[in-house]
Amino acid sequence: METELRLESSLWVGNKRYRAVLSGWHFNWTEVDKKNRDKKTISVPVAEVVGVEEGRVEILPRKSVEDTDKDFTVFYVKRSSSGSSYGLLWRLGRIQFSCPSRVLRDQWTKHLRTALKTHSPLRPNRLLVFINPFGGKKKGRKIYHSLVAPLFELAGISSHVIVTERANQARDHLLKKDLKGFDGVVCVGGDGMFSEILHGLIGRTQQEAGLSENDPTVALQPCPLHIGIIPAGSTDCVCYATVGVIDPVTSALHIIIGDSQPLDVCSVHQASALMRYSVSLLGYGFYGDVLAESEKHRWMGPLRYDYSGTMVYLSNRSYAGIVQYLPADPLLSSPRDRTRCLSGCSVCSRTTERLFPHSSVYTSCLSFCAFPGEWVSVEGRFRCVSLTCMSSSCPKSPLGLSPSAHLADGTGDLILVWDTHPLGFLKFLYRHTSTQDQFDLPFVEVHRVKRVPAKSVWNCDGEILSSTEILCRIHGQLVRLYARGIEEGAAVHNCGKENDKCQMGCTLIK
Ligand SMILES: CCCCCCCCCCCCC/C=C/[C@@H](O)[C@H](COP(=O)(O)O)NC(=O)CCCCCCCCCCCCCCC
Ligand SMILES: Nc1ncnc2c1ncn2[C@@H]1O[C@H](COP(=O)(O)OP(=O)(O)O)[C@@H](O)[C@H]1O
Ligand SMILES: [Ca+2]
Repeated sequence: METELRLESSLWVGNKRYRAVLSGWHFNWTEVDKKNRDKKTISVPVAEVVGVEEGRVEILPRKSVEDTDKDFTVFYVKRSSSGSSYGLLWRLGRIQFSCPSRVLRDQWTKHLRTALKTHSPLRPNRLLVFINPFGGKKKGRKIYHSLVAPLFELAGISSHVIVTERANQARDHLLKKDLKGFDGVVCVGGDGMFSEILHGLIGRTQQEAGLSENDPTVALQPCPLHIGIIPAGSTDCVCYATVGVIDPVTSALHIIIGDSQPLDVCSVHQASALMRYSVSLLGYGFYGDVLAESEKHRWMGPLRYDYSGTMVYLSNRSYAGIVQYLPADPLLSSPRDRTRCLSGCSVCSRTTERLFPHSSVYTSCLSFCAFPGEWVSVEGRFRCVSLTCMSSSCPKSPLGLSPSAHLADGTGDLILVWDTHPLGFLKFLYRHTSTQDQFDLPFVEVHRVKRVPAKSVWNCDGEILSSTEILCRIHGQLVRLYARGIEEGAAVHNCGKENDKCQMGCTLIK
């Protein structure tokens, strides 16, 4: 048993007296008035303390330390709701305490630092950072150096920064170079840059484990290094869907405190050879065409997707194809159950328990439901076929392609949109921008799946372009991000309890 760290004393903040308590998982301070009555308490989970410094420390506009021997400064995570997104913004909170003696000051700093180590064991010491200087609005370098680097420095994290000079440089570095001593890899860029990191890390891990990525039947080895994403791209869907907001400071703070969010990854094979890994959108038909079209208009920046989306929509194409899928166990969850995967999600926790039965903190052992399942086959003309391992929410679509998909449940959602009239398809697209259910349309189907092969003859305006046959397999929790899933401000829970008391993890969609 670890010994319980507890420390309680009177401290001063300016000319006000406080009672500060460090006990178990929390550090809190309460103002005490002249008549010894308690006023408001601020309570911070120890895991969310960013750093503890001797003296009176400022970090903005520049780090400065006034070294007094009775003071200490605590930096911690402070939340505020973000206007437009569903998640919460994190900011750096700071409080400067004065102690009656130096001995007490040293006791506080020592106890707080020990508590930090115990309660957040995944905090990184050393990070490998890749910046794509051309992602999104081309602000990657500025975002990193002005907003993120000062926070890493404050937290005592050392980082090795590489500004990429070409596409795939980050991937190749991760595949070949020495990664000893690094606790995680940080990606400053968009989903394309994240994908490079993903390919590099998964590839490297399989190389070292002697596993073949080309074999779709092999259970791949999970990556030991965590991935942090500092959003600086165009869609930033992986960041949005795992943190809930697109905000470099929030993401930097998740990295610093060593949050951990496992993520499902889909491997896409052609004639069994690995083509790519995917976590957000694997799309044929409409989304495939939008992506291909948008590459021609990169100079437009993030706007290229709206432009290309409109052009492709106006071209009004549909595609003949055959899609087969292996359904996931419908008793565990369904893509239309109107729940959302939020921080602490119970569906994902049960999957962790099933995939890694010995490493989990959960004591009740849920037996693995070996759902044999049977392949289902559909054939016809589709507007689009999409497979996503997570909700794929992004600022354009705050609930995402599949609002009830889970980040780490080992399944993906297959969305089939049958050929329909142009206005019907527009309605389907438009519903992504609101809370209206895009699956509640007669020409749309959604299935929670484990594997998908698609034998599709891609048909463009009646002409056959090429023939592709692919096989997809979802690998549960193959990588881990420095994130914790979406924390929601105020929401209605399945269990009827308030946010912080909910035991279920999932929330009903508002
Ligand atoms: C009518 C309004 C329709 C809005 C439809 C919004 C659907 C949005 C779904 C977004 C899913 C995003 C999945 C993430 C994909 C990213 O991995 C990937 C790479 O991101 P990166 O550039 O940051 O590296 N991004 C993408 O593939 C972008 C897909 C974006 C699709 C946008 C489609 C816009 C469609 C506009 C149609 C307008 C029709 C107007 C008719 C008059
Ligand atoms: N230095 C570079 N020059 C050109 N392309 C790069 C460079 N670094 C990374 N890339 C590539 O740029 C693509 C887009 O990057 P990303 O950061 O996702 O931005 P966006 O979200 O705007 O697409 C990625 O596929 C990545 O491989
Ligand atoms: Ca999933």
